[in-house]
Amino acid sequence: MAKYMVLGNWKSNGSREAAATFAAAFSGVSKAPPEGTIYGLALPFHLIDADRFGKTWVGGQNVSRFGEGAYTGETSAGMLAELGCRFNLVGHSERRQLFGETVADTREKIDRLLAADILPVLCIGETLEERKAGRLLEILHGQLAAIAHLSSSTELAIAYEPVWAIGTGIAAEPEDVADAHTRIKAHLAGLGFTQTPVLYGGSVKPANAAALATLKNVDGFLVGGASLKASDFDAIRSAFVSGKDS
Ligand SMILES: O=C[C@H](O)COP(=O)(O)O
Repeated sequence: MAKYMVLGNWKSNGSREAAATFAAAFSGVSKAPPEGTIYGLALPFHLIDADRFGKTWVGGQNVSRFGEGAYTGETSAGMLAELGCRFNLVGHSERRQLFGETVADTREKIDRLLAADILPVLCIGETLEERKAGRLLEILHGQLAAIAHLSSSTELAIAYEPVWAIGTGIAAEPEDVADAHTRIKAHLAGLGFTQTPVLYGGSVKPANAAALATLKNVDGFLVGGASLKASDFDAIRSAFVSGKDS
């Protein structure tokens, strides 16, 4: 089971040329990560190519809650597996907010991914309004209900992404991240998941990666904008590994 994960999420960005440039520049491509650590990129569908990024895992950003069949426009978990996806995001706040993805949807998608031997990365997080209203735990626990039916030995990861920190350039304060991760880990332990990595996402960049990496319950990052530039993602990856070593 992976202990640490540093993942990029290119969202709906990137071209074949950009992917080739990134792969050539990213020093982690051919370098094996430390044992127990995974580097990965969640790519737009047309760039998913397991061979392009060497030891860096490729993953998808969404998956159909259906199998194969008459589901126009959908990509099944089996298809993602065939492309070489090793992990896949589920329940990103953009999918919840823009595409109406529900907890029931995320549960079904996680089941599909597991059946296809793809590691699900369940994204959870509260909006600023929810946080201000004191609903942090209610929201996080509600979103985590998507894994409550699984055996505690199931391999998966959680990405805590406070919606208000995504794409703003301003990450959550380390004390808020530490507090949320501690609460998430406690809830996961109550569900039997004691080994599940909990990643932080939301404006992670080279300048703040080291400070966030030293937080005890931060087991990695899900990096959006800064993962599009190889040198930034490389710096974040390196800061994370150094932070955990220190
Ligand atoms: O999936 C990644 C998150 O949405 C974070 O994005 P960001 O690093 O651009 O804030």
